[in-house]
This record gives sequence, C-alpha cells and structure tokens, in this order.
Amino acid sequence: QKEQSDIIEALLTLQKALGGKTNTWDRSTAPCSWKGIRCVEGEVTEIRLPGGSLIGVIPNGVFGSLSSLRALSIHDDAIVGPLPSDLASCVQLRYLYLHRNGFEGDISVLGSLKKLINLDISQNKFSSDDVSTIGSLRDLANLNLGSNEFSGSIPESFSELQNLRSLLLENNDFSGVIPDLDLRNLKSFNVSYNNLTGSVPNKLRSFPETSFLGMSSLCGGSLQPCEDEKEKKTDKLSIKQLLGIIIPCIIFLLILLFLLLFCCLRRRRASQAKETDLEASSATTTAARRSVNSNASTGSASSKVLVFFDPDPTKKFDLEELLRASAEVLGKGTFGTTYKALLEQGFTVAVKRLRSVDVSDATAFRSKIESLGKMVHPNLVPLRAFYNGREETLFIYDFMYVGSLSARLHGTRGSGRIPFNWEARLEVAIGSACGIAYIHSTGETTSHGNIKTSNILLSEECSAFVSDHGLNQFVSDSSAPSRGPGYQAAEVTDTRRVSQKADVYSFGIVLLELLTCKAPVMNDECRDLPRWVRSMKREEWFNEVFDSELLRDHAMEDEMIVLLEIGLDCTEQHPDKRPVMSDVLRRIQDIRNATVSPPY
Ligand SMILES: Nc1ncnc2c1ncn2[C@@H]1O[C@H](COP(=O)(O)OP(=O)(O)OP(=O)(O)O)[C@@H](O)[C@H]1O
Repeated sequence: QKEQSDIIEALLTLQKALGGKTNTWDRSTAPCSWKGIRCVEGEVTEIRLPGGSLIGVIPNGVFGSLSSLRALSIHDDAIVGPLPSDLASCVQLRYLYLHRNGFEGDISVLGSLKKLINLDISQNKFSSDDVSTIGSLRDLANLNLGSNEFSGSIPESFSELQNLRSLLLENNDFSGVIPDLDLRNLKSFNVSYNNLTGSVPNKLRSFPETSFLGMSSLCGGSLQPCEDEKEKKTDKLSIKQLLGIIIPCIIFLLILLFLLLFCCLRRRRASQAKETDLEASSATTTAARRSVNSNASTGSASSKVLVFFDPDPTKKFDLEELLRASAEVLGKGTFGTTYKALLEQGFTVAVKRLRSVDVSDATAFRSKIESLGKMVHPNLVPLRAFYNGREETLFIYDFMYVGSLSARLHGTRGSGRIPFNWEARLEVAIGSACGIAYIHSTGETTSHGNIKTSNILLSEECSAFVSDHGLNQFVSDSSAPSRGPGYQAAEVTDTRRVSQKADVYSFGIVLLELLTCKAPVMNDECRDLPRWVRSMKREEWFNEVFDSELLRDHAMEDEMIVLLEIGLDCTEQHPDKRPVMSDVLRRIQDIRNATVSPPY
C-alpha cells in the first residue's frame, strides 16, 4: 500500500513540475490508468508522453519510487535543466527517449542504467568533455547523442558496445581522431560536423561521405585520400607490387569472361524456352478466342461482351482488342492467373482470369458483380470491366505500375533498394485500412476475403490500393487452395465466406509484416508472425522485432509500437476480441495526427 502511495506521489510531483498532458492525471483513479502510464502487476513500467506539451525542470524525488521503469519517452517537449540524479535508481530502464528538449548539464547519471537498449538524447544542450561512461552500457543497440554540446574525444570504450546498430554523434564538438571501432552490428554511423581529424579507421570506411560531413581535416575512405596513403600509392609501387596487382587482375578478367560466356549460353537457352512458352500462350489465346466466338454463336447465357463499370468512353475497348494485346503473366494466385496486357490504344490493364467460377445462380451472380462494380474508392484498385464467357471469367483492373506491398517489402534489398521508411509505411497502413474500412461500410456482411500484401498495390507516392476485393465469392470450390499462407484467421473454413472480423485478422498480419518485414508463416519452430511478435514483446526486445530498415527512424519507435499493438489486437484468436475495421482505421490515423507538427 505504501509503495502505491509513493508511486502516486512521485507521478504527481512530475505533474506539478511539467504540466501539459500530465494534467489529466487524477488521484481519484488508479495511476495505471493515467494517460501515458503503463503498468505490469501494479508497478509503473512505462511513461510515454512524447510531444506531451511538458514544460519545466524534472525535480529529484520522482524516479526513486519508479524503479521498475523500463521505458521513459518524453521527447519533443520543452523540459529544461539537468537530468535528476535519482534517475540512477531506474536500473531496469531499457528505452530512454529525451530528444528534442532543452536538457543541459552532464550525463554521468546514465552510466547507472546498464540495461539501456535505446538511448536518444539528441537535440538538447547536454555538455560534457567525457562521455566514456556510455561505453559501460553493453546492451545499447541505438545511441544518439547528436546535436548537443559534447566535446573531448570519442571514447575508445564505445568499442565495447558490441550490440550497437546505430551510433549518431553529429553536430557536437568532438575532437581528435576517430577511435578504431570494431562494431560488427553497426548499420548507421554519423560523426558529421564535429572537429575530428586524421584518418577514418578501416572498419568505418564502408560508411558513405555523408557520415563524415563538414570536417576538412578528416581523410580516408569515402573522403580525400590521406597524405601517407598518397605517398604509399605513388612512391612505393615496385615492379614486384605491380605484378602482384596485374596478375590477379588478369585472372579476374579471365574468370569474368568465362562467366559472361556462361551467362550468354544460359540466356540463349532461356530465350529458346521462352519462345516455346510463347507458342503455348498464343495457343491459349487462340483457344480463348475460340471459346468467346463459340459463346457468341451459341447464344449461351454467358455475356459475350466486356461489361464496363467505368463510363469513360476513352477507356473502353472490346474483347478482340484485349485478346490481341501483348500480354505477360504477372503471377498465378489462389483463384486464377493475372496478366499484364498492353492494349493497342496505349494503356495497360491487369486481367485476372478466374478458374472454376460458380454461375449456377445467375441472379445471385449478377447481383454480386453489380455490387463489386459499385465499389469505388480512392484506395481500391478500380475494377474497369468484366467478362463472363462459357469457359472463363475475366476481371479487368487498372494496372498499377509500382507493384505490390509484398514486392516492396521483400524485393531488392541490396544497393538498388529505395528505402522504405516509417512515414511511407504509415501511409500504406492508413491507405489500405481506408480501402478495407470502405468495403466493410458497404454492407454488414461485405468483406474483402483475401487480404494480403500481394493484394495491396502501391503508387509512387506510397498511396495504397487494395485489390481483388470480393473475388473469393465467385469461385465454385470452397476448398480453393490455401490463400497466402498465414493471412487467414483460424475460424475460416470456407474461402468463399470470409467475415469482416476475418478480414481484420488478415489486415493485422499485413500490419505486422509491414513493421517486421517477416513472412506471416515462420519456418523456424513453425510459429506464426503474431505469436512470434507476442513472444518478443514479453522479452521487450523491440529492436529484434522491427525491420532493421526502420531502426533509422527509431525516434518514432513509440508510434511504431502503437501500430504493432494495433496489429496484435487485429490478430486476436477470438473474432469477438478483434476491433472493427473503422476503429482500426481511426487508431492508425491517430498515430499520424499525433506526429504531424502543428502549423505554427
Ligand atoms: N492491378 C494490378 N496491377 C499490377 N500488378 C498486379 C495487379 N493485380 C495483381 N497484380 C500482381 O500480379 C501478381 C499476381 O496476382 P494474383 O492476384 O494473381 O496473385 P496473388 O496476389 O499472389 O494471389 P491471390 O490470387 O490469392 O490474390 C501479384 O504479384 C500481384 O501483386
């Protein structure tokens, strides 16, 4: 009881000192329910009030009673003055975000927080000529001391931080040479705009010029060559050394030539195979054409023409034109094959050819098609037209050039990759949630039926477009092969009947994939993505959970955690425990609203 009252007093001291969003804290309710406070078994484990309009100095006497604290996130506020010395009692602290405030003074108190994983105190006014104490925080994965007034040398002890993935020290007053840091996990490094001199150590030379900006006396790596290296290059190249360079070069060239020949041969073989394929595909087209013609002549119940949903006459074409278009297979999915077709008029469409369509009830079939055609929303891939022949059913969509979210997440990872940052991912989450919420809003039982990352297509601006909505209801076979493994809720037994809550489950998987960049089904230990994220969450190893590309935006970790929580809520095993799509959308939009800077 005494401990609880200590906790309340400590938090109310903080409220008195900082105001802002803490002003909603009220003695009449339990502190664990207060805004920004999270507890485990009655102990306060997290205080998260980023951008909480907190103004003032944190006095001593707050953190002594909050020794179970694991996360303290009070960045983007207006807190000034030194770090309180009793912060040292928070020995369980893993995440400390104080960036963009007006803190000042030294940071020696941080040396007691041995369990810290993420430490961001950038954009304050901290000053110290010795930050070596940080070298004792062996669990650190992300360290940002940027844009402060630190001076002295970069400590050698940073070499001890073997878990470090991001080390950002830019915009300070560090001087001397950069120590020879051998940090194998380091992905992000920046010491720009300090007073560093000398040669960039070998182990750090793989980092780009932008990691070392604004320091003319620094050399080596991506920067100007160092004087001694220049000399070595010019003076000391003996004939022996020259031969040592030339001979491996010749060997390398020979290997390259051999590889080129090998590739050419393989290509030739592949193009021969392709020609055979093309012959086969032209046979299919002819067969399709024959099927269409035979429908026309027999006057069967099926439609013989393309039915357009888009009234724009400039975007119309007839079936013959579609069959004449040069086509390329985009992929084979659950319900059929998708082609990219370039029409003679010059525009491109995606044609989905469905296998085994159920047309036994013509009225029901027509009404399903009509309701699909009526669904128009900025976040749905427009369904342009439809064709139902005797032997095949085609759905014709706008072609989306940028491709799918699946390809964006799991595609090129090497040097050609365009970074997929937090802001863009949040945009995709909002866009796709908007599209799905719209589908759900059109009827109580209307669902998408096959939500997965390959059915979310993107534009260059990272807008998301949901595709393939409602196609599941047309297939005749309820046991259609498994939809993307891992996306389907356990309660779905008939792929033609997917509830809105099952859609919410699939969307939750999409969110988790968006944040972790991991496939929904994990090979190791046969675990699925939500179960894996939940297990990691218990261990509080959020660094291991998020896609490494997102670590650069780790200042937004609070927001990422909120999105992760939404994904986990959506993937609750019991459908009743999952939120409805409109709530999911609102919660995701709230994340963006909270991070958009005010207009002044
Ligand atoms: N309108 C489109 N524009 C561009 N690419 C598309 C379009 N529609 C589908 N695709 C891409 O074509 C490929 C095949 O799509 P398809 O829908 O046939 O299979 P899928 O999405 O893998 O599985 P499913 O049939 O279960 O949806 C996918 O990579 C998909 O992203």
